Amino acid sequence: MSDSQKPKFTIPPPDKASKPEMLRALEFSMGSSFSTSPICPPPNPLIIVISGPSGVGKDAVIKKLRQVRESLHFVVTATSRPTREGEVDGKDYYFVSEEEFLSMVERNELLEYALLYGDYKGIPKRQIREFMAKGHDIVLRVDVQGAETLRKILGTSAVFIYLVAESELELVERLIDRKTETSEALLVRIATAREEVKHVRDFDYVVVNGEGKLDNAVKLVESIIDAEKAKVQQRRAVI
Ligand SMILES: Nc1ncnc2c1ncn2[C@@H]1O[C@H](COP(=O)(O)OP(=O)(O)OP(=O)(O)O)[C@@H](O)[C@H]1O
Repeated sequence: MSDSQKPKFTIPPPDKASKPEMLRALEFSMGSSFSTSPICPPPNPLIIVISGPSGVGKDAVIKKLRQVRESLHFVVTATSRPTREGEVDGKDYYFVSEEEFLSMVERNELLEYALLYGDYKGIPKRQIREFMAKGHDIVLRVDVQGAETLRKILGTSAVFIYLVAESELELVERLIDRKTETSEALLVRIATAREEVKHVRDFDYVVVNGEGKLDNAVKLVESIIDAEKAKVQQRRAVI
């Protein structure tokens, strides 16, 4: 049967037909039924690296982000440093002895590790694999040195966010107020922060954590995550 011989099927005017009738008529005209499958596949699990100088507010931002984004998995870092007041083992960090830490390194269980201010800190790989397999986005909290190592390992497969204070003075005041460092340790942290700010170019995003404006910083981090999830060319991290 040629096209001209095919029975003509007219689509009723929308105000004259019910929605099911309209759908049936449109499907008939298109030659196939309308698919209910999602037009875009679900976004890949994302690895978000949050970094910045000591005292800028990485923990504070992450604590807040944890409250507003329950679907994120915040990797618990292993550390050989002593527990600070109020910190909980397995929640804030995995507090391990130096010997235990070094045996984790030997067993290749850490994605990245570093000796920082006399203490070891490292990221356990297993946690990342487990949660990514379940479709969770992963948040890693690392110092600037750690972020640089992660960039070498993960390249552009992860998103790197650099937190900054509004000014150097503000950062120093925050460190003084925290009262967790000796005067010597304070000096080391401040000198390191001065060097580290030069590395901001190696990151994908910079977020200002201004004094008293923690909520703004958290909102911006959330927006970055949302935008990354909407990217056409998705990052694909493999650990
Ligand atoms: N936007 C903000 N305004 C005021 N104070 C803040 C803000 N963000 C964080 N702080 C405070 O600054 C201090 C340092 O923050 P935090 O411990 O989160 O820094 P950090 O980057 O995790 O430091 P470190 O790398 O040394 O662990 C804390 O006392 C925290 O409560």
